[in-house]
Amino acid sequence: TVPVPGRFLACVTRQESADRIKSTYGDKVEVFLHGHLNAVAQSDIVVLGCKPQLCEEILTSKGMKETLKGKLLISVLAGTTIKQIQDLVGPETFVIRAMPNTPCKIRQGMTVISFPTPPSPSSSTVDLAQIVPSPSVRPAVEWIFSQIGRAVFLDEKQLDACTALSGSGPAFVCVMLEAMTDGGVMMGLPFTVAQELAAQTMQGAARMVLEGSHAAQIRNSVSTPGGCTIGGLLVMEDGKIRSTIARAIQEATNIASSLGKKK
Ligand SMILES: NC(=O)C1=CN([C@@H]2O[C@H](COP(=O)(O)OP(=O)(O)OC[C@H]3O[C@@H](n4cnc5c(N)ncnc54)[C@H](OP(=O)(O)O)[C@@H]3O)[C@@H](O)[C@H]2O)C=CC1
Ligand SMILES: O=C(O)[C@@H]1CCC=N1
Repeated sequence: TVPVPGRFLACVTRQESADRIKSTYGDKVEVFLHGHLNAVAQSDIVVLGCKPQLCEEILTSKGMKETLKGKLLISVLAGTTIKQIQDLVGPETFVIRAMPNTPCKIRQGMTVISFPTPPSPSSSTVDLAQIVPSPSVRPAVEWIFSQIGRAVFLDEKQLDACTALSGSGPAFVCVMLEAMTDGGVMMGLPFTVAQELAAQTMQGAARMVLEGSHAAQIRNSVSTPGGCTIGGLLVMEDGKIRSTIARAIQEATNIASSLGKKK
């Protein structure tokens, strides 16, 4: 059986955030203003969700290292490695990373989860018992992130690329969605109609891919010979849309890889 969370505590610093959480989740979530230690002490699983540059300040705050001992710490911070966090909290806290994205808000998220690479059995420097989690950790983590969308496990070295692709991805997709909406408005559609058509078309095509179709196959099947689609596609190719979007992922990956180093 998978141990699933039954109690949820949120710790923030601003009253407006506390109010927002309360109005969203009511009494399902207990909100702590500034009370990190109190919230962490009452938790078995701690999700760290501050900006990367606040990581060290929070994890080295008075009493935090001791309070985190024996707990599972899930960091969603971009670009901040498990090792960086482990060095701050010590070996008695089990640290993993997760890279979710904003569609998690409507349980349609994409989360990539990374566990620490266990040291080689020959290494004498660490106590393996302190690194290897109890057997229930992985299923519990998979359960948590499967409640808010899809979840996959990947090696940490791929997490910067995942941060760029699925973490930042909703922003990139929305640029495309806005552009398609603009095209509809330019051709006389009311904004709300154009936006709905663009969003549902994007969702539908994406769902076809998730159900097994290949994107190129869909593109070809829509492109009627001598029809309108191929005309639009060639204008997109003239605008280097493929390389532009791919380079955006490349740039975001490069930036993600440096976020953990910013103070
Ligand atoms: N935005 C996204 O789509 C994604 C973000 N991430 C990662 O999530 C993290 C947060 O990003 P984002 O949500 O955009 O940033 P925000 O600034 O919106 O959220 C940061 C949160 O951390 C809280 N916080 C800051 N300092 C403290 C503290 N000392 N104690 C307790 N809580 C604190 C803030 O509380 P308060 O509001 O009260 O100030 C706020 O709720 C980043 O590391 C980012 O890389 C990962 C995936 C996707
Ligand atoms: O832009 C950022 O740094 C964060 C991480 C992924 C999405 N937002």
